[in-house]
Amino acid sequence: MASSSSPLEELLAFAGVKDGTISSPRLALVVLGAALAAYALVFAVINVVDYIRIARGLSAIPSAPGGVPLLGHVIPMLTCVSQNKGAWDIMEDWMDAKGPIVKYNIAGTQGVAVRDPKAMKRIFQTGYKLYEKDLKLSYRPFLPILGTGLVTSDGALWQKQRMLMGPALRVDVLDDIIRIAKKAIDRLCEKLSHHAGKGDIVDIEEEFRLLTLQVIGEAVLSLGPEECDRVFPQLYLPVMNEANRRVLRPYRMYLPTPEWFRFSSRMGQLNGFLIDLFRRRWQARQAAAAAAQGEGSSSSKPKPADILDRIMEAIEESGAKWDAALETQLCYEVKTFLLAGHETSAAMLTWSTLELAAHSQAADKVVEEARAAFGPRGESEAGRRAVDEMIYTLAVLKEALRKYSVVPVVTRVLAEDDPQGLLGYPLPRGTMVACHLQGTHRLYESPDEFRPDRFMPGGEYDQFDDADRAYMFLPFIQGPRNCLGQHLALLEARVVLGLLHARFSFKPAPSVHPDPASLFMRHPTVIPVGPIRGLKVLVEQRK
Ligand code: HEM
Repeated sequence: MASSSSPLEELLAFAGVKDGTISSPRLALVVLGAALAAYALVFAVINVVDYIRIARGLSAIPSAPGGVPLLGHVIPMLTCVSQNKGAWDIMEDWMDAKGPIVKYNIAGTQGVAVRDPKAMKRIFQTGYKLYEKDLKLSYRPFLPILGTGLVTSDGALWQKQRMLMGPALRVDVLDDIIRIAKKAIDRLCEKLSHHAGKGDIVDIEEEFRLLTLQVIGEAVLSLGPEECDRVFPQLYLPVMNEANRRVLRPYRMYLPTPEWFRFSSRMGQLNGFLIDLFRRRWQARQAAAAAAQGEGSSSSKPKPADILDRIMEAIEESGAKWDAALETQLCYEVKTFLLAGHETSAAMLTWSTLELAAHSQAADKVVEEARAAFGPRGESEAGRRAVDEMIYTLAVLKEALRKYSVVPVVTRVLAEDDPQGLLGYPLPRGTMVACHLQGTHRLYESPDEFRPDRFMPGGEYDQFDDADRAYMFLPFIQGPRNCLGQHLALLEARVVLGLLHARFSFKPAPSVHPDPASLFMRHPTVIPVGPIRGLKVLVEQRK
C-alpha cells in the first residue's frame, strides 16, 4: 500500500528536515525557491493593483480601436510594418477615428496618444516636470550611448547639465557653424562635380549623413573631416545601428551574441577615444592658464575653438572638480550631441532635396537666396545676417520638417497624478503619453501638400491662434526641454541646402526609383524618419 503524505511533508522530506533537525543543503534550495516565488507573487500583485489603478484613471478616455484582451494593441503595432506604416501612423489612424486623445494598451503598458496643441502645451510647458522622459521603453536601447546625458536625464541633474551645456550651443558658436557648414558643403560639391552630367547615381542621403556628422564633429570637437570619416564609421555608426535594431528587437540588449560583444567593445573604444581627447584638451587648458598666470599676462582669454572648449570654460567657471564622474558625464553629453545632431539634420536635408527636385520654382527661390548670400557660384563667405535673410530656404526646411515629421512621436511618462490632465481628462501616475508631433503637423490645410509659403511671413502658420501657434509646429518640441541644437541645425541646413542647389540640380535616379510615388513614402521603423528607399539621385551642374 502506497503511503499517503501531504505536499508539505513531501517538501520537508525533500529539504531533509526530519524530527525538527535540518540535515540537508536542499533546505537552502527550498528557501531560495520560496523567496523567489514570494517575490514574484508580490511583484505580480503590485503590478495588477497598479494596472487597475491606471485603467480606472483612464476609463473616461476613448479607447483606440483594434485592442484585444491581455495583448491590447500589440497586434496592430506589430502588423503595421507589413503595410509600410509606422507605429506612429497607426496612432494617427486611432486619433482620426476617435478624436484628439485616445488611450491604448500595449501588452499591459497603458498610455494615451495626443496631438492637440493645448495638450502639447501642458506636456511640454506648464506641466513639464510631471511629464518625465520614458527611459524604460523608448529610450532604453539608447541608454548605453546617451546614459545620463541631456536627452535622457530628468530633474536636478538635467537642470544642472542644461545650464552648463545650453550657452555652449547658442550665441557665437552659431557664427562658426556657417563657416564649418560651408567648408563641408564645398567638399561635398567638389565630390559631386566629378559625377555631374555623367549619369552616375549618387546616394545623397548617405552623403548628408556623412556631411552632418563632419559638421557636428568639427563644431563639437574640432575633428577634421578625415578624422570624422575614420572614427565615426568604425565606432559610432555601428553602435548606433545596433541601438536602432534593439528598438524593434529588445531581446538583443540581453542576449550575449557576437553583435552584443562587438557593440560593447565599440562602446568601450568610442568612450576611450573621447575621454582621451577630453583629458588632453583639459590638460592643455590648465597648462595654458598656468603659463599665462606665471607670465602675469592680463590678456583676455582666447576665443573658444569649439563647443567642447565652451563647455570646459563653463566647467572651470563653475569650480567643478575634474574627475572620473565628470569625464563620464561629458562623454554622455558629447555622444548625445553626435546622436541628436546628425541623423535628424540629414533626414531634414534629404526630404528638402527630394521636394525641391519636384518643385522647380521653390528650388529657384532657394538658389536665388543662396547666391545673394554667398555670391553667384557660392564663392564668398557669408555672415550671420546674410544667412538669416534666407527666409524662403528656412521655410522650405520647416515645411519638410512639418510634412515628414522626422521625429514623429516623443514619449513621456507621468511621474505623479496630473489632476489637470490633458484636454479635460485627469491622468494617473504611470500613464505613458505619446506626444504625437506628426499628428499635430497634419492639422494644417492639405497636409500632404508641400507648401513652404505656410512658413513665410503672414502664411498659414502666422494665422494660427496666438495661444496655440507655438504648439502647432513641434519638430524640436517646445518648452524648457526643447531641442538645444535647433538653431544650429537650421543654420547649418540653410547653408548646405542653399549652396548645394546654387551649384547643382538633382533628379531621383529612375533606375533606382522606378515608382515616383514610392519616393515620398516614409520609412516605417527608423527614427529619424527618412524616405523608405533612401534617395539616390542624378546630378547636373546648375546654370
Ligand atoms: C533637424 C534637426 C533636429 C531635430 C528634428 C531635433 C529634434 C529634437 C527633439 C524632438 C527633441 C526632444 C526629444 C524629447 O524630448 O524626447 C530634441 C532634443 C534635443 N536635441 Fe535635437 N533635433 C535636431 C538637431 C539637433 C542638433 C543639431 C543638436 C546638437 C548639436 C541637438 C541636440 C539636442 C539636445 C541636447 C536635446 C535634449 C534637450 C533637453 O532635453 O534638454 N538636436 N531634439
